[in-house]
Order: sequence, then C-alpha cells, then structure tokens
Amino acid sequence: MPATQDRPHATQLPSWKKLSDQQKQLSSKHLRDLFAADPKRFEKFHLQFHDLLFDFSKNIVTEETLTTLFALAREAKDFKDYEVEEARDAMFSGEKINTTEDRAVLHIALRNLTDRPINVDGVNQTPEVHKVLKQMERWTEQIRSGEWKGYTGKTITDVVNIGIGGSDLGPVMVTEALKSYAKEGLRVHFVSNIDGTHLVEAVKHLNAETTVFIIASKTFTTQETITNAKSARTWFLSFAKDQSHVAKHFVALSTNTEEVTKFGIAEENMFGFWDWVGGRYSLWSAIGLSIAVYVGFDKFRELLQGAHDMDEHFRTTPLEKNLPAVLGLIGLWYNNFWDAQTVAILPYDQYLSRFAAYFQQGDMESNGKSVTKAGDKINDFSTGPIIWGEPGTNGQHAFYQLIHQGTKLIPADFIAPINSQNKDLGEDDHHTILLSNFFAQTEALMKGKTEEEARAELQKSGLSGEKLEKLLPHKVFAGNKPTNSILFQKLEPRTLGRLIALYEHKIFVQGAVWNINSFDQWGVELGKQLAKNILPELTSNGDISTHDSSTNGLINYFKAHYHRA
Ligand SMILES: O=P(O)(O)OC[C@H]1O[C@@H](O)[C@H](O)[C@@H](O)[C@@H]1O
Repeated sequence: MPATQDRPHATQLPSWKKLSDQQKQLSSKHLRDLFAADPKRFEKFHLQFHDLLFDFSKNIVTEETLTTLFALAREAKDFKDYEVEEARDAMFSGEKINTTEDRAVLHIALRNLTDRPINVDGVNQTPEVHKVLKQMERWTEQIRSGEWKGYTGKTITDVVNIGIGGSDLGPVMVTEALKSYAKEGLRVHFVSNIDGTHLVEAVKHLNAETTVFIIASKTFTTQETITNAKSARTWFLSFAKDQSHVAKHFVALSTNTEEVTKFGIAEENMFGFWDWVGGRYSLWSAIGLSIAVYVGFDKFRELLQGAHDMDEHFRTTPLEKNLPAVLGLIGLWYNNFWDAQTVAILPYDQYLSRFAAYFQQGDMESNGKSVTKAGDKINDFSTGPIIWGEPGTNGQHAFYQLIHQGTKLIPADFIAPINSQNKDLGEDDHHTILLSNFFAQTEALMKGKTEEEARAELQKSGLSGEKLEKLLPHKVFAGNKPTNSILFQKLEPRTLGRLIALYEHKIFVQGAVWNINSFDQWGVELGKQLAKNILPELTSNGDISTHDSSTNGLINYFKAHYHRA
C-alpha cells in the first residue's frame, strides 16, 4: 500500500468490535463483584517499575479486556503500516513521525545521557544535546555560586522565566515539585500571561541589580513572550539605565538564533535546542534552565535520568508489562467504550500541585485532534480526553462530590508518595492522614455504598419512617468508579522524571492507536491569526463592522470604554 494511503480507523479493527461487546457485558457488572470473584485481583493487575507501583486493579477490566486492548494496539496501523510498538520504535530512531511539520520527535534524546547515537537525517544529535547540557551546567553553577554578577557587582538572587505554554508549564510544574531541593536565597518566578498584571506582580518586589531574566521561547516569535520580554527589559533599564547591562541580565532559550540576537541577547547567552523538541515536551531541553538553576544541575541530571529510565522501559518492554502502554490502553478503554470525556489527575502531594495543569497541555495539545495522520476526518470515535485535577485532599472538599454521585463517569489517577519530605510537624502525622484519604477515596469510588448499607446506617443514627426514606436515595453511592493508583517512594528528581515520562508515553500510545499526529498543534493557530487582525482595530478610529454582530458589538463596547493610560 502506498505510504500516503490511510489505514482503517481503529473502529474497524476486529479488537475494537470485541471491546465493544465486552463493554456491554461488563456494564452489568460491578467492580465489587470483580473483586469478590478474584481475591488475586491486585496481584494480577499491578506493575512495578523501580520505585513506582502502578495498581490498575480498580478498573472495570478483566484479563480478557486487557488482552483485547493489547491486541488492538497490535492491530492499529498508521499510514506507514506501523502498529503501536513500531511507531514507538520509529520515534526512538529519529524518524520524522511528526508528519505535518516534517519533524522527528526526540524528547527522548534530551535525556539520553549515554553516548547512544540518535540520528536525524543521518546526523547524530547526541553530541549536540550533551554540549548544551554542559553549557547549562556551567551557567547554572555560575549563578548558584555567585560567580555571575549583576551590573553593580552583586550576586543574583532572583531568576524570572518568561515563556508560555511548553516554555513555561514544565519549569513551573517541576520547580514546584522539587521545591524542597531549592538553593536557599535563590528564587525563581514565572511570567507567562500577556496580561501585564503577571509581569508587574512578578517584578514588583525584585531588585534589578540581582535579577536575571530567562527568555524562553522555542520560536522566539510568540507574541506573549516577546511582549513580556520587551517590557521586562524596559523595567530593567529603568534601573540600570545602560543598554550594555542587558547582557548580564537576559539570557535566551530558543531554536531561533536570528530572532534572539535581534532582540539584543548575545549568542553566547543563548541556550539552543532543536526543531525535533516539541514545546510541550521541552522541559528536558534548555527550556529546563530555570529548573537546573533552582535545584542544581545534579538534580536536573537526575530528573533526566529518571525520564531515561522510563524511556528504556517503554522502548524495550512488551505491552503487557509496559506501564505507559497499560495506562494508555486503560484510558482509551474508558474514552472510547465508556464515553468518558475526562480524566482527573489527583496527586496526593502538594509538591505536584501543577502536575495536572502541566498535562493539560501535554495531553490535550497532543491528542486533541480530529483527523487521522493522513488527514481523514474522524467522526466515528473520540480522541484525547479532557485532563483536569487538583491535589488531594483539596479536591475532596471541592469537586469529588460529582465524581462520587454525579451522572458522569470520571476515571481518575491517584498519585502519592509513600514517604513525605516533610515530617514531624507536631502532634499529628500529616502524611498518614493524607494517605488514609487517598486509600479511602479509591476504595469508596470503587465500592460505593448500597441502599441496604445506607439504610442500616441511617437506622443506626436513629432515623426511621418517611424521614429515612426521603433521605435514603441521597445517601447511596453507586460506586463502580474506576481509578488507577500510583505510589512511589518519595518525590525525588529521578522519580519525578519517571512519572512525567510515564504520562508522556501514555499520550503517545493513545495517539498511535487513534492514528493521529500527537506532535503538531495547528488548532492553536486560528485564534492567534484573528487576534492579529483585531489588534489594530482596537486602536483605530470609529466603530468596527467587519465581524459578526457579537464580535463587532464586543469590540465596539470595549473601544467606547477603554482608557490606555
Ligand atoms: O516556545 P514558544 O515558541 O514561545 O511557544 C510556546 C507555546 O506556543 C503555543 O502556541 C503552542 O501551542 C505551544 O505548543 C508552545 O509551547
């Protein structure tokens, strides 16, 4: 078959049909029954990888479901005839699997700390990757040791990363996650939003003499980042006065040398990367500079090492024992056969408070697609899920109500460390309280509470008759709500690396079965284009009439009431 011809949609595959039948059978069963029928369910349905324990037994699956999901992954082919494992191998070997941009997808090369060559167009990328890592290490040490001085000869105390999307979310999430490893006296700040408030509030209490700005942008053309960078430079020069001081206070992370130098940042203060690094997969590249400076280069290296561990696991392990594959296929099961629209990511670890937000971009920008790789419209199945979540136990007191008793099926991933970084706080052991909630929630979601159980409880509390009957339906929990549980020893950099890479590859597996390009993001362009047209209209004279009546009405109302100064 010619390379450009598309393959049957996943829905036409024999295993898809089987899964659909299995879903019908399972929909009359309850997770309680599955547990009751098999005391070895946990043993059968969990995997371990280094310090990660992945329990998927509280899912509405049987061994047959899993076998069929693995079969599906082996039947699904993209237009190059690659099934999931072959598509994975193609990514690892530097093939240009991002077809619409004609690019390789090699975030895995960024954490390949070995000398294994990874070629793109016949050129080994590994030496270049290691060169930039060295450059990052040098700069990181200069800042952290105080060797790098500001324009008045003072040591740097504050680093402000200006970037957005993939040039912001990864560093934000990881610096938060690894906060306990931060160097005392060195703070990092993040400015992403074009809303001037973000920059103003970030620099408000900073001293220009001791502040360095990292301008992070793969393209170096992103409107938000360049506008913020220019305003940051204006703020800086309002103190430093002399343009020549910019060199000591602004560095750039980018693939675009020309734009970086045009901005006024010298090439020696630029940390490069490559078009084969997708924005949402870039925290491992120079984009991670704010992480490295905050926690130290050794810790940054451990983070890379952790991701590399997971890469090797993903690359070499059969689907049946492969954590990202199992996570991905179980997710696909709910997405495609149970009509689940969303996945909640619920870390029981305050340090992971931005983990779900990070994977909102990671997953939704990757798999929010509705054409196959060959451009064929997908209208017979659903692709990427909506990702959301907050750390437990905050979520419990906010939105868990809907997960427990709402009408929607919300599969959820519970993630927690076995050991906390913060112990001996006083009378109570916070961590056992936290984890008791984790275990209780996953149990409650699975088991629910039957009418009989609820009735017995109400009777015990002294209620009876009409009052009891009225309250009873509100006290019932249907249960049968699926969860994954991921436990790890402690939130160390290497573990975090493994965890992030686990989710990255989960996204890959789903995208491969759906035969979509998980590595482009054309859907973000239309809004950008229209904003460019609208911007001059906001400052032109007179009313606007070029849009629909709503857009015209809003723009004209804005213009009538806006005061720039
Ligand atoms: O790093 P850049 O080029 O400034 O891009 C930032 C973000 O820009 C967005 O438009 C893209 O959707 C993201 O994928 C990207 O991470």
